[in-house]
Amino acid sequence: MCSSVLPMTDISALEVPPAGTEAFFGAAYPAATRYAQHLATTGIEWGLIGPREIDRLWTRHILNCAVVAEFIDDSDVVGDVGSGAGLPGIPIALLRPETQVVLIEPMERRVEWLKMVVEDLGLDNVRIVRARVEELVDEEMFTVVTSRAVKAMTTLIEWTHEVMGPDGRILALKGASVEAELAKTKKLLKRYRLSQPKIHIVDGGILDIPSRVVEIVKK
Ligand SMILES: C[S@@+](CC[C@H](N)C(=O)[O-])C[C@H]1O[C@@H](n2cnc3c(N)ncnc32)[C@H](O)[C@@H]1O
Repeated sequence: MCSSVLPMTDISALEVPPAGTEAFFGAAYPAATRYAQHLATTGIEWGLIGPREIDRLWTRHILNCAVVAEFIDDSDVVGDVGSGAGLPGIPIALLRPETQVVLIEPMERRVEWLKMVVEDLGLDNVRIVRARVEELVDEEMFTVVTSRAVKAMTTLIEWTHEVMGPDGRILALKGASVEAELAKTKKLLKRYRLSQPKIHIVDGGILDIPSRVVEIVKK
């Protein structure tokens, strides 16, 4: 027996999705379930998600991110900055199969995992770019930039204002301290001709603890 081999994650601990999840995802529910299983197994074994997250994978991660999709149109081109394990990019791609979603992630191992999962889920609308987002100026242009748990709003604005087209939007999933973060963005909003941030509290009709989505629009 080789003791260095990682133990396989006990998938029986995977959170049961809340009532209404199947209806929420509709035709994408089987793929969403498979994505949850990937996160709970190889996602944990490869270090993309912490083992303690397994009993809140649906509520705190997949659904917490999926509710952003209500702000996204079929014609959008979404750049998910610091996608990590595909959050929020993969739930968006599942719910918006006509929307192009680009997962931007610099770390090689994470990119390898994303490639494996995106292929397995058959997500034809997803492209994976291994890069830091600030390296993509003049290479990529998005109508929407999404982000969760990557950097403070000031850094996110500095990194992304040049990869957003006219009327481009930032949709950032943020925690309770968002007001303090936003207070530091005033000069940047003016400098880069961005709108005042709107904070949307979204439960998608399914979450007990709603997500906080900060929306900033390029004027
Ligand atoms: C804490 S993880 C969050 C992952 C995912 N968004 C989530 O909510 O679970 C932050 C991710 O941002 C990536 N990252 C760090 N700097 C970046 C940059 N300059 N451009 C794009 N991604 C970056 C990291 O490699 C990491 O995967």
